[in-house]
Amino acid sequence: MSTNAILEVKNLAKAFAANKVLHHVNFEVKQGEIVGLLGPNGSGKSTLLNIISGFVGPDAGEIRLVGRSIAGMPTYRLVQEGMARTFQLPIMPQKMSVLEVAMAAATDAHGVFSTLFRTARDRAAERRALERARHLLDELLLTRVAHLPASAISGGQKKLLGIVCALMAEPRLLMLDEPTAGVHPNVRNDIVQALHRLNASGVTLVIVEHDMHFIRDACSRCIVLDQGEIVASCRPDELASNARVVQAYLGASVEVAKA
Ligand SMILES: Nc1ncnc2c1ncn2[C@@H]1O[C@H](COP(=O)(O)OP(=O)(O)OP(=O)(O)O)[C@@H](O)[C@H]1O
Repeated sequence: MSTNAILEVKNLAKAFAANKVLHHVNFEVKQGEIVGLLGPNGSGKSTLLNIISGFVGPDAGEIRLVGRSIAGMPTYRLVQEGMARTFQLPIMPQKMSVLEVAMAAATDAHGVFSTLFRTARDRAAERRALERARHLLDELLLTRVAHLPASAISGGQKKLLGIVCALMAEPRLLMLDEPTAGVHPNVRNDIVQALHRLNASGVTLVIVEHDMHFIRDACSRCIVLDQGEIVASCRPDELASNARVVQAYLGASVEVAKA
C-alpha cells in the first residue's frame, strides 16, 4: 500500500444475479482527502459504498482500512476500526428526540446493566457523549431542533442528523451517501463548511453525490464510476474536460459540463 492510504480497494467485483454491477474496481483514498464518488444513475456507487461499509458482500476483491483487510467484517467491527457512513434515506426512531438519537449513536453507550449499576466511568462516558452530541448538533445546525422528536424534523434535517450520528463514533473515515439530496441550497453551503472543518480535524471523507456544485466546493478529488468501472480520477475542475467523464454522462446530465 502507499504509505498514507486510509482505504484501498482492489479488484472488487459484484453481480446481482446476471447484472454485473462492479467490475474489478481499483482505487485508494489517502489520509486527509475529500473524495467525491460520482457516476450516472445505476453506475454502482451505492453498491460500492455498501460493500466497503460491510452491508453487502463482494463476489471478489480486497478492501483494506489503514492496511488491514476488512472485507467481510461486520459493520459494528468496522465502526470500531474507524469507519462510519450515512445513508441516502436515513430512518429515524419515532419517539426519541433529536438529541437522544445522537446520544444513542455514541459507541461507548452501555446497556441496561449499566443503567442499573452505573459506575463513575459510565457517567463520565455519558457526559462525554452528551458534550459531543451537543457539539455536533451545533456544527450541523440542529441545535434549534435538538428537543423535537426526530420524526418531526424535515427531510434535510434528518440527513444532517444522520451525519451527526455517524460522527458520534469519532470515525477517521466517513462515507456519505448523497448528503445534499433534499437539502436546501443554503444548508448545502453550511454542510460544505462543516465537512471542511471535520476534514481539518483529521477525518477523511468519501462522498457519493450528484450535485456538481457541491462536489466542486467540497472535494479535493473525484472518482467517476460508469457501468461499474472507474473511468476517471481527477480534480473537480478537470471533470468537464475529461473525455471519459463526458462520455459517461452524455445524455444523462449536462451538469458535469458546468462544474
Ligand atoms: N440489492 C440489490 N439487488 C439487485 N440489484 C441491485 C441491488 N442493489 C443494487 N442493484 C442494482 O445494481 C445497479 C447499481 O445500483 P446502485 O444503486 O449501486 O447505483 P448508483 O450508482 O448508486 O445509482 P443512483 O445514483 O441512482 O443512486 C442497479 O442496476 C441496481 O438495480
